Amino acid sequence: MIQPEQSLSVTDTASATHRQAVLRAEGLRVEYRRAGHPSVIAVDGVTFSIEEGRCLALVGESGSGKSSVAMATMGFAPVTDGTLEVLGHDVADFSTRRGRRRRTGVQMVFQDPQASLDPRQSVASGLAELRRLHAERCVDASDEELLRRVGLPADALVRYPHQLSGGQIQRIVLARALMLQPKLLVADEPTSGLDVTVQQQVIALLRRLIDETGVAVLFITHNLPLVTHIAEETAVMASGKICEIGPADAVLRHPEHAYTRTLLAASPGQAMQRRLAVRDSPAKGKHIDADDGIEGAVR
Ligand SMILES: Nc1ncnc2c1ncn2[C@@H]1O[C@H](COP(=O)(O)OP(=O)(O)OP(=O)(O)O)[C@@H](O)[C@H]1O
Repeated sequence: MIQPEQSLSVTDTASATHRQAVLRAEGLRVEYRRAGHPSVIAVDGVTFSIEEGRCLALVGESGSGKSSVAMATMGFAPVTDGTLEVLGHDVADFSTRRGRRRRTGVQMVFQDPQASLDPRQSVASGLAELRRLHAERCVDASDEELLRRVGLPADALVRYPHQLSGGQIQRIVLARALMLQPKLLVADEPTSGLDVTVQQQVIALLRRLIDETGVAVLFITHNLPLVTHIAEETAVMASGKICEIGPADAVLRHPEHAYTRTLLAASPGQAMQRRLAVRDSPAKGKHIDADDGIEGAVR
């Protein structure tokens, strides 16, 4: 496992020479300053990178700074020190006219997908509007083909958001993001409002899209058991810093940092997995591995 102060590149040594770093943070600091209020250092000296076709999961308790990393990556939170680059371009430039075009290469999927869709627009008219606004970036695929890629039938095109389930809406949000051929997808708790089965389906879809399109994903979650099913790498955040980073499997199975162990112990999914492992122990003739808590649909 990689210690934070050592190499933090989220990479696989065998493929490192072939993959391009899409997101690179080095010594990143995000500090919110407001006149008359004490400033809040939400992110403090964070270093990681994500290469094309790879997913980094950012985990940590509430308030540890995960969303601030996400917002900074979109150019929406103040980077007050360090480097934050998307494909070699400083995200600070996203607010310039030229930078705004680059920002289209970074798409975000939020926890509340309903809020990302206009309730007065059908799926088809929402896609048509995106095509109008970003004609130069849009993928050369029909609306029907886009929906097929996210596992939805063509008749979803005539529906309005209130006529779709949470999982279907999240698929539409992903279709809209894919339409703009992003290099980086920032997914902030994209499955937290969904029931377990739908969560698994959305995770499986996201993983397939990473493999098919080569998009890099920054995946933020409280749900630790989901991590090994989507991410190659995991970074654990505590009080604005990364306390542990490494291959997802290694961090979750053999955490080195006490904070990671506490986080794992507090995770409901982990507790359930431990119960399953005891109930179906080898002594009873069936062994359930530690990461069998999420079944086939995700793999
Ligand atoms: N716009 C803001 N202005 C001032 N402080 C902020 C702002 N956004 C976040 N913070 C503070 O920054 C710290 C980190 O918040 P952040 O939302 O990044 O954490 P998080 O790990 O994503 O939490 P959660 O999992 O609950 O979303 C918190 O103390 C929060 O109150």
